[in-house]
Amino acid sequence: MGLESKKFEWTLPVPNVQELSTQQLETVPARFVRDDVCGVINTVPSDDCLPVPLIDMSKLANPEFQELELQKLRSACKDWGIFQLINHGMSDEILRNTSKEVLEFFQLPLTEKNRWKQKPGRFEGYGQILVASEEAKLDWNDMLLLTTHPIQNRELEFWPENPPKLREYLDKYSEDIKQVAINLTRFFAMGLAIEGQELCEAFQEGGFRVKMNYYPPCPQPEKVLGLKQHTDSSMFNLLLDCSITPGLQVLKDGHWYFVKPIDGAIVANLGLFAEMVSNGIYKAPLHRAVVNNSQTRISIVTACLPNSSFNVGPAKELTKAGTPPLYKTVTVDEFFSMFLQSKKLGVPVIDTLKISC
Ligand SMILES: O=C(O)CCC(=O)C(=O)O
Ligand SMILES: [Fe+2]
Repeated sequence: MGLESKKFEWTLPVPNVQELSTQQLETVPARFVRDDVCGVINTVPSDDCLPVPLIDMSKLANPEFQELELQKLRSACKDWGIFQLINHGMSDEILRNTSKEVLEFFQLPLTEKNRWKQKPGRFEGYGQILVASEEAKLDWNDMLLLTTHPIQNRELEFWPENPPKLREYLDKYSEDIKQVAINLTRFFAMGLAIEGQELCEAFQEGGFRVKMNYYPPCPQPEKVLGLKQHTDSSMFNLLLDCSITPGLQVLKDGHWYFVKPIDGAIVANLGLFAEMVSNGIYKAPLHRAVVNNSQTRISIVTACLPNSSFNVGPAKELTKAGTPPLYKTVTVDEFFSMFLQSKKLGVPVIDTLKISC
């Protein structure tokens, strides 16, 4: 079933951020102001940033270079939990046109975009991230969220028909990104020396959700977050950054590092399922999005999940030889029930899945 088909009785309405940003405000409304943006954790200036590792998928697939590239993949997963994928097999044409169609959608008047607005208590459509209370701080972000796979789970009432080619491009984009996810899963398993076949098969019928994030300019960017810090509830999230201005940041060794957009690359970050399967060898990294006062930023993020009845937990090869499992094994559906429960209680879902030794 997955998160998308669950109902949220406790969602509250949130202002449209793109509209707010056109109001020439000098200060942002209090619900957006956070006191933890800079906090004790420093942000490494974008120009001084260590580059996030670059992984070449064509080398992973080529016997001549595979071992070396697998080593790079292992280090990237261990040291960062996030990396940029190049030569991933998706055409520039699809990436460029999908970005263009998504931008055109967000540029439509609000009344037009609202034809595909989220419905009360529903997860998909155009709107904002779910909030559970009036006190909750808001993100400087609007989004369009759609389930793309399994195809029979698509809720087409939320798929915009304007611009006219958006549906067609989202359909192609999501087919191709699914293939990238399956290939990446295969190499991820190879890198950990675990059986990959079952895992890859679980992605053939897997759940894929695409979230198109729109971050308009903000009059007080240092006081807000485009997206608050979080880990992803997926195996991987695959992100296409449609802008040249960096906005995505990842937490590493106590510092926030920018992930600078590279033309044609896809940013892959490990989600909590990857942490569980690897028995904690890899960690799902905390990441967030920051905004600026002059440029709009758009990202297209695909959450990649195995099928809903698949058992997610430490791989058996990694729990042999006296190494106990550090996480429970649960189905994808059970994970999301626990996720909703833990969200209500305000605890990280991963804490409820850890086995204390
Ligand atoms: O837009 C970004 O840079 C971050 C998006 C993200 O982390 C998410 O949608 O889960
Ligand atoms: Fe994320």
